[in-house]
Amino acid sequence: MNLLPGFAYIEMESISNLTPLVMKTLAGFIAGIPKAELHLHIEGTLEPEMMLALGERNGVPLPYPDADAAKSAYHFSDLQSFLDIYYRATAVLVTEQDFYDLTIAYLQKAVSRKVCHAEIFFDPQSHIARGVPFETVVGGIGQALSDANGGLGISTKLIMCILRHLSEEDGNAVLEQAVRWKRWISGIGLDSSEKGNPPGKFRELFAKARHYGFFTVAHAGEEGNASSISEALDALHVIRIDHGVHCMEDPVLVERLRLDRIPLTICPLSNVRLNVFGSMREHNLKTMLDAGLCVTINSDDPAYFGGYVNENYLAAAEALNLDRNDIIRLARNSFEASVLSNVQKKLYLQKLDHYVDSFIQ
Ligand code: HPA
Ligand SMILES: [Zn+2]
Repeated sequence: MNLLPGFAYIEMESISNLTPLVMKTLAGFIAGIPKAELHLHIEGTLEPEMMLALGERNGVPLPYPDADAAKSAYHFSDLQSFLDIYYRATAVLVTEQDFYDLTIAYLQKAVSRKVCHAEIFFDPQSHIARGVPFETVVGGIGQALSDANGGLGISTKLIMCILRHLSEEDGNAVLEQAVRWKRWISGIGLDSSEKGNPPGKFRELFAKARHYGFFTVAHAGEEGNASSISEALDALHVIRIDHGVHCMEDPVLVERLRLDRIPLTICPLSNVRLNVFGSMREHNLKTMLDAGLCVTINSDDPAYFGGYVNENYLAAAEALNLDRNDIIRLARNSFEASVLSNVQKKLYLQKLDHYVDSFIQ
């Protein structure tokens, strides 16, 4: 497939282009360390420039005259105020080519940041509601993932998220469609407005998803409290919790997460932009890491929250005084927390060890 002009060659600099001085800094270390990204909404990678270009390509009017105007409208007080803007922007995604271009642009950025493996969310219900067929969405995203595997050398898994503000019946309808696309969709997730939509609302849907052979994950404990995390584990039997930062309120839950090595996909810039924490210095990522939890760093919706995965590592490292050992732990956790096979995990971990060894010499 052809790419949208102007979006094919974004930031493809590699670690080999960094000067020795930059390599020695923590920023340089973060830039080059092999890592996996496990919490990334593909619709949240829609940069304002691409949004405007696609709006023009598809004749979809936008309330922003230019990219700067869009960026300055991105003020969020909480999750809901973000979701309102985020779902509205998806109106420019209409054709299979649009979804392909969006996905390839993210994968190029990921590769340039040394993401070797990405587990990517998408929200089909938000597109179907606008009249875009399921096949158009999955066809474009899936083809890009498949092309990138050979062309860019990044491995991926695709996770279909159920919108929790909609009914279980609505979610069941997309689950039935996903079964026919199992060659590209591996997991089922749960996202959107946490308040008023507890995990238990989707108990049966998640049981069916597991029966169909999908792995399952859920956003929980982002704005909801620790009980929302326990409920996601007990009612939905998810293998991983997205966000989960409110777990620290419940010591029994923390012990369970630690002993069972249940991974948490933390998104530091997202948490600060959505006021889950008042500032990055108040983020509990380091406390969670020190408590022995399997925490990982991810970008969530990078086009809206001010940075991709490395920018998230760096913002957290600077505010929380993370050292190289913390960064290595986080990168190791990212592979451990993935759904890759043990053989694939071992290969990526060897690559990581090789990188770390090359720094020590
Ligand atoms: O951080 C998030 N939380 C819930 N739903 C979402 N959809 C995109 N990003 C998010
Ligand atoms: Zn998310």
